[in-house]
Amino acid sequence: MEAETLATLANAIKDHLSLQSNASITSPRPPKQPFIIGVAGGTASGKTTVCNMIISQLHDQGVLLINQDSFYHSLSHQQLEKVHEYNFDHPDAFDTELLLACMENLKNGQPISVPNYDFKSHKSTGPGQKVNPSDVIILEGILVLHDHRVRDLMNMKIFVDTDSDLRLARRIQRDTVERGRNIQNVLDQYARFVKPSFEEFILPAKKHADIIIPRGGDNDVAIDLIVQHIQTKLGQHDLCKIYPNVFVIFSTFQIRGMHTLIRDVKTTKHDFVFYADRLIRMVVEHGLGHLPFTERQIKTPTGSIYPGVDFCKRLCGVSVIRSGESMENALRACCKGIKIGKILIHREGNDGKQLIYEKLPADISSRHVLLLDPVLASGYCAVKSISLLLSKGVPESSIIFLNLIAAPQGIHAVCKKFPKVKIVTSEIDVTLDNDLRVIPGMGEFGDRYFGTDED
Ligand SMILES: Nc1ncnc2c1ncn2[C@@H]1O[C@H](COP(=O)(O)OP(=O)(O)O)[C@@H](O)[C@H]1O
Ligand SMILES: Nc1ccn([C@@H]2O[C@H](COP(=O)(O)O)[C@@H](O)[C@H]2O)c(=O)n1
Repeated sequence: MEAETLATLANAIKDHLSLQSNASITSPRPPKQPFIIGVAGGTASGKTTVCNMIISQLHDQGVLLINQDSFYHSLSHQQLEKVHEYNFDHPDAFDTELLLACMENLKNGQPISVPNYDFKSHKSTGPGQKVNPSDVIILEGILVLHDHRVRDLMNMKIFVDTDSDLRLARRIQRDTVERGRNIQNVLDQYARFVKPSFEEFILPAKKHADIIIPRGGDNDVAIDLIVQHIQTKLGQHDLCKIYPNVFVIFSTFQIRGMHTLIRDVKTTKHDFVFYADRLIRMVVEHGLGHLPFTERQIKTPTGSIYPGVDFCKRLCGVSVIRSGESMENALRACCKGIKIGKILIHREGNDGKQLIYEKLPADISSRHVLLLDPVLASGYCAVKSISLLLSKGVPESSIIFLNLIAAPQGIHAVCKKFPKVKIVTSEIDVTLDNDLRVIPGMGEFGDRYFGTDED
C-alpha cells in the first residue's frame, strides 16, 4: 500500500474513532433550547391578537403560546365573597413559582400541564391542559416582564403599547360579552385596581422590552419585522420546524467536506464538478425517499419472505435551465429511463417582464415531479417554475424541489406560497446580499459547473 493511501486510511480511522467517542460523550443530547418570546402590555392592549398574528406568520408549527392568565391563583371561598376587593392586576395574583417551574420543564424538553383558568368563577377548573415542549415559546400576559426571573428566561421581550381609552373600551366590550361582567363592575375594577396597577407594575416594565409595538395588532409593519427577526434567529434547522416540508439531508463530515470544496473560490472546475456531482447524487437519493411507495412482499433465494416496497414509477424530472441541467445525470442514474422536462425563466429588466420557455412531458400532471435547481436564492425562479407546473395540472403535493443550497428568503417564498411542495436541500445558508446572491453561497453555480466563468 502506498504511503499516501496509508495516511488517508489512518486519518479515516482516527475520524471514525473520534466520532464514536464524541457520540458516547454527547449521548443523550441535551434538549435544544427553545426561543422564548415574552409579550407584555396593559389589559386589552392586543397582546393575544399580536401573538396570534406572529404564530400564524410562523405557520403555527413549533410555536407554543403560554398565557400568564392560566397561572392566576384560584380564589378561596372568603376571597370570592369579597371578589370586588381583589386586585387581579397585582403581581401577587399570579402563581409565578408554578409558571417558572413550567417554563423550566419546557426548557428541559419535558411536557407540562397548564392550568385551566376560568374568569367567571375566578378559579382553575378541571385537569390542566397537557402541552409539549416546542422550539418557539411565546409567554403572554400583563406582567410577564415584571419579575426578573421570568424576564431572564426570554430571548426577546415585546411590549404592546395601546392607547388607554381604547383599551378600556375594548375591555368593557370583552368583559361584558366573554367574562360575565356588567359595565359598572368593569368600570369600578378599572378605576380601583386595573389603572393603578398598570401605572405601578405594568408600564414600568416597558423599559425592559426589546421591541415596543404601538397600536398592537394594527401595526402590521412591526409584526412583519418581529417575524423576520424570529425567523433569522431560529437559524437553518429551525426553518425545518417552521415548514414541515423542508428537509435538510443529514450532515456528516463528508458532506461538510464536499461543501467546503465546492464553496471554495480556489477550487478548480474539475474538482467543483466532481464534488458537486457527489452532493447532487445524495440530494437526489434523499428526494426520492419522499416519493410514495407500495408494499410488496417478495421471496428471496433462501425461500424466505422479504416484506419489501415498490418504488413509485410515474416520475418526471424538470430542470430549471441552466444550472438545473447539472442535476439531470444524477437523476437519470437513480431512475432508469426517467422523462426530463425543462423550464427557462429569464427576468427582463426590473419591470416584471420575463421570458418563459418550457418543454414538459404531455402527461406531466399524472407524474411526481422532481424539480431541479442547485441554488434556491430569492425564490423568484422557483415560484415561477412551480406556478408553471401547477398550471399544467401537477398537484402541489406531487412536487419535490431539489437543491444543494437554499437561502432562508427562498425557503420562505416557496413554502408560504406552496406549503405542500417539499424542498430537499443539503445546506441552508445564512442570507442573500443586495444583489440577491446567496451568502456565504458558492458563486454562480452554472458558470462554475459548465466552465463559463471568467477564470
Ligand atoms: N387591532 C384591533 N382592532 C380591533 N379590536 C381589537 C384589536 N386588537 C384587539 N382587539 C380586540 O380587543 C380585545 C382584547 O384584545 P386581546 O388581543 O385579547 O388583548 P389582550 O390579550 O392584550 O388582553 C379582543 O376582544 C380583541 O378582539
Ligand atoms: N378572575 C379575573 C382574572 C383577571 N382579570 C383581569 O384580566 C386582566 C388580564 O387579562 P388580559 O387578557 O386583559 O391581559 C387583568 O387586567 C385583570 O384585571 C379579571 O378581571 N378577573
